[in-house]
Amino acid sequence: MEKFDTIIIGAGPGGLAAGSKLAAAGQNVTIIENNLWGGTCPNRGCDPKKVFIAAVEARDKVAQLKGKGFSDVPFVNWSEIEKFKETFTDPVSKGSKDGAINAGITTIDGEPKFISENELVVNEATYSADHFIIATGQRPSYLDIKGKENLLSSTDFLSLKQMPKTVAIIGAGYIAFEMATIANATGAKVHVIHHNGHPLKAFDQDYVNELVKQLEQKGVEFHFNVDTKEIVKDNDQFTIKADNLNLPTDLVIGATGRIPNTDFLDLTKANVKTDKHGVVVNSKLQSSNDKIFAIGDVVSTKAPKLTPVAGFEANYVSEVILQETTEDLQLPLIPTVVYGSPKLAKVGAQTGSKVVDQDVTGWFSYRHSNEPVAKVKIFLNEQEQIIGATVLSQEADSFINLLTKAIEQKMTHQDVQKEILAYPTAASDLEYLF
Ligand SMILES: Cc1cc2nc3c(=O)[nH]c(=O)nc-3n(C[C@H](O)[C@H](O)[C@H](O)COP(=O)(O)OP(=O)(O)OC[C@H]3O[C@@H](n4cnc5c(N)ncnc54)[C@H](O)[C@@H]3O)c2cc1C
Ligand SMILES: NC(=O)c1ccc[n+]([C@@H]2O[C@H](COP(=O)([O-])OP(=O)(O)OC[C@H]3O[C@@H](n4cnc5c(N)ncnc54)[C@H](O)[C@@H]3O)[C@@H](O)[C@H]2O)c1
Repeated sequence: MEKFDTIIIGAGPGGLAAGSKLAAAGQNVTIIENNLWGGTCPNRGCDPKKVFIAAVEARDKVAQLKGKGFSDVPFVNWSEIEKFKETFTDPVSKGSKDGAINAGITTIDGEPKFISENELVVNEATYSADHFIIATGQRPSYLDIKGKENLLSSTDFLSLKQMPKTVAIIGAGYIAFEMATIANATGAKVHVIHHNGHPLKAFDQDYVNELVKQLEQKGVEFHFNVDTKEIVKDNDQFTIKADNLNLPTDLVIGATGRIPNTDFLDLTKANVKTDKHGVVVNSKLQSSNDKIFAIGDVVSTKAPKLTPVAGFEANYVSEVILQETTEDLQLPLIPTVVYGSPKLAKVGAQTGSKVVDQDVTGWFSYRHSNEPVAKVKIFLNEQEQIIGATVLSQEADSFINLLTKAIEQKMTHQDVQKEILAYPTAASDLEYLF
């Protein structure tokens, strides 16, 4: 039986980051992966999605300037972008695995199963370790309805070879809004079907309503309070059936959330407790077996399931294992962005002693490219320091990072006035916003 200092299960952003740090510190590390090395983000998540979003951004800019220098809104060729996307995704798995090998990590492809509190079996070989890190992420969860085998996932969507005429998306979270934005810009008639009236429920509902309105103006049709009961397949066509809907479509994407990859690992044999959100951990990301940690999307905590969070937790757990820290995990502020059209971003507190809500659509930073809408909400505490923000605009992704820094530095209006920021940009407007 081979013994390692640390065995990591899952080679996504979390597992690979932990592996690199532990190996660089001289540990004997192995990573076990059962699918593509690199994990969700670069293979079937953030990165391929952003390649399509680049096309949405380019098309939006031209569409806004129609009659102001441009005469035609360009047709966006899905198949060409999909091929371009493959130039990013195709090399990921080999590159990630080679990177791990070059970092001195032992790499294993297979399906590990725990057989005791410190041993697992993979490819019929038994391995033990002083510590384990579970970094197995999540996978799409599908509605348990009649015809559920007809649902495609975001992974399937991002690998379509052609964009069909009609796309229906069930759910109204991050993935639904982003796929709807992309399918709409690449020529499909898009329907979003949601079981209640609260899309993107963790975001400011005024701004979400504005985002819905903007997408509706681009042709996306939202069906709220529709509880999908069945998906009927007839040759290459599908019909979505609910009490109050009967919708024919060329394909149906299920975007109703993701479930943790905790099954298949025989975690009970390792005395690791799980719930429906993932591995249950303490404030040091230790599971009920204190030698087994969990990081990233597979952890059952309220922390947003995002790539930088997985990376941060990987560094933290590595430090705990290397005895470089005895502190509890302290996650910093976590900005988050829905890559819609426009983008919706938020960071920090969403209430405050003072709330500044500015419609900045007419401000030069947005009007020079004829953006249809731009809004910024800033939340201040009693000392008038910025403690949170929500932004809806095409620049929301970069602007929210600046606001994150402003919150970390507890900046007030006076502090902002002492800065010089490149003009004209969304950032240079900050001093006039509150
Ligand atoms: C469509 C989409 C878009 C996204 N966009 C963004 C974005 O814009 N920004 C952002 O920050 N985040 C985004 N995310 C979320 C981001 O992808 C995840 O937060 C991130 O990948 C989590 O990293 P992880 O290492 O915890 O898990 P993962 O990246 O999921 O990696 C887990 C790895 O474990 C492997 N694995 C699973 N089970 C086993 C097993 N039994 N044995 C061995 N290996 C196993 C998997 O194959 C995978 O390689 C997006 C996600 C999706 C689905
Ligand atoms: N830009 C980003 O950072 C980004 C992008 C995509 C995904 N992600 C990550 O991936 C995670 C998963 O994304 P997601 O969009 O699948 O999940 P989500 O939790 O954001 O949204 C799921 C949606 O499905 C709805 N839903 C649940 N049951 C339903 C039903 N029976 N019928 C109709 N709708 C139903 C929920 O109300 C919710 O609106 C996100 O939470 C996020 O952490 C991040």
